[in-house]
Amino acid sequence: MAGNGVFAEIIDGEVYKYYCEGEWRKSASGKSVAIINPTTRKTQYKVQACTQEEVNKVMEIAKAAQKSWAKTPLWKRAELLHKAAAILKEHKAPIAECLVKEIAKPAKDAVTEVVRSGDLVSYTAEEGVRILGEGKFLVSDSFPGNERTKYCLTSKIPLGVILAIPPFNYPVNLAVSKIAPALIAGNSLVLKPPTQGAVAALHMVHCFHLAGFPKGLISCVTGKGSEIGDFLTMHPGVNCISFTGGDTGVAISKKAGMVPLQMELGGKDACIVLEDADLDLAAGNIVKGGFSYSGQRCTAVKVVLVMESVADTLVEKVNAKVAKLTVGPPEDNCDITPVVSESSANFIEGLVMDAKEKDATFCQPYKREGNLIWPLLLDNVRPDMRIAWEEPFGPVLPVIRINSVEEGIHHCNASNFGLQGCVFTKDINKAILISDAMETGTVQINSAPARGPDHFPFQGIKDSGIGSQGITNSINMMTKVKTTVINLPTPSYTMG
Ligand SMILES: NC(=O)C1=CN([C@@H]2O[C@H](COP(=O)(O)OP(=O)(O)OC[C@H]3O[C@@H](n4cnc5c(N)ncnc54)[C@H](OP(=O)(O)O)[C@@H]3O)[C@@H](O)[C@H]2O)C=CC1
Ligand SMILES: O=C(O)[C@H](O)COP(=O)(O)O
Repeated sequence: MAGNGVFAEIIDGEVYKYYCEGEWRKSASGKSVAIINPTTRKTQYKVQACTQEEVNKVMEIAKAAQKSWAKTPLWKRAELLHKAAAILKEHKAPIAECLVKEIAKPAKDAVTEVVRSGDLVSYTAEEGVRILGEGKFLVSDSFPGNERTKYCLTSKIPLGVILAIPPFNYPVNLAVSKIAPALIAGNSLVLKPPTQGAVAALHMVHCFHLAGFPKGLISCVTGKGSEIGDFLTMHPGVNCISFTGGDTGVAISKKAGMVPLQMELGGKDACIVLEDADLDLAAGNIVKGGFSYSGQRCTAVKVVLVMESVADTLVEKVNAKVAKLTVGPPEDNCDITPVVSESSANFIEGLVMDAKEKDATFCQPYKREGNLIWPLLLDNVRPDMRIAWEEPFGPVLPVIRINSVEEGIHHCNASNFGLQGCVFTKDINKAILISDAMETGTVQINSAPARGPDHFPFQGIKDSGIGSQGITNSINMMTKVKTTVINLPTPSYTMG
């Protein structure tokens, strides 16, 4: 159970502690932040409201710990990560329980998130050993005017202290996707978990603690992003920020200093369905892509752009599948569970009411109880409706009928976002042309958008992000190239 057994030391009374210098501590603030269960709408857990002094301390310790970690052999770093991955998977049940209570993730998906996270950590350890274990060797005479008097050796060195800020919807997986690459590359790591999801993240951090990582190498400070976020992201001790979340990321990128940024932000992933598409396949993917975890995925299908000639059939098939979705508490493994907060539910409702005023076709009646919103397909959505452009992050999916492929691409590219997109057609040539024309980081052909598998490159363009994620890209992003040049007194040619 959460907060019990090996996890007993991470909680004091009813407030979870924060993690600093290899210890679980209470904040000197004496204050806590409540985590509201989205289903009961009552306080489920409490975490420490860390102070600026505590952030300063964590940064100071992270800097010192990184220096000796960088001298730890790569194979040993990998060994510890494998150990952490195994411990994480061993304790999947209590961590999944937190995900159910804090973010209303359906029980089976919560377990999947933890197992997937363990696999990500192991894969990162293996990939790190491979890509960090080799560098480049250059000779000077390949550049005009030079003799072979210089040998250049390149290797990848750590950046220092990495600040990781994940979002509520994958508080474990999107935390380890930052922690594991940072550590294998020889960096130290400061984690600021999302408030909803913080307790799952603290349990995950304890798994790294149990694995025996050096003191201070990993820290976890809790508190509201709106209160300690700016202090963290503008802290002079930070050498790199890896952030996943919404518009906050845009604000951070304007305030952060001269440090590398990895930003994975919002999306409005479009699903283009052509006349020749397998409509059953498309409908299945639209429902899975649009409604899994109640639409609270950055890679959820967030707008369907379907050719008018097949729109009636597609909408009918999608509706038949929507009717089968179960709605209720995450403990019962329902498909649709309460959205993360009341303010999120209110925001989604605002988009729905706007669409209603502007005469969208409601394929189901709009229904809400507390934070629970029943799945809703909105047909005949037009560009003057907010839902055509904004990201609901909830179980509401707009359908826009189009008369040409160009119209679909135009809509997709007019968005401020550019995360992923997908196209359904049996014509691979058309699919490639559409993929090339869509201004998004990834295009899926005949499948819904997805970040996973976690070693695939994952990136957004425009307001959807900076840089690229995915295991290999994250390791590279959290390193710098260092070169050493050997200067010879006379040119030296092999076999010369
Ligand atoms: N492209 C991608 O890979 C993904 C993108 N997302 C996007 O994330 C959004 C939903 O997640 P959500 O958690 O609500 O996103 P937010 O941007 O609200 O929060 C993300 C993280 O930032 C923290 N934070 C809040 N304010 C600040 C601040 N001023 N400085 C630093 N950190 C701060 C939050 O902490 P706290 O919780 O305490 O406020 C949380 O840990 C959606 O827009 C979604 O599309 C989600 C997943 C993946
Ligand atoms: O935050 C998200 O929405 C995740 O990145 C989605 O991951 P998935 O597409 O692999 O489920």
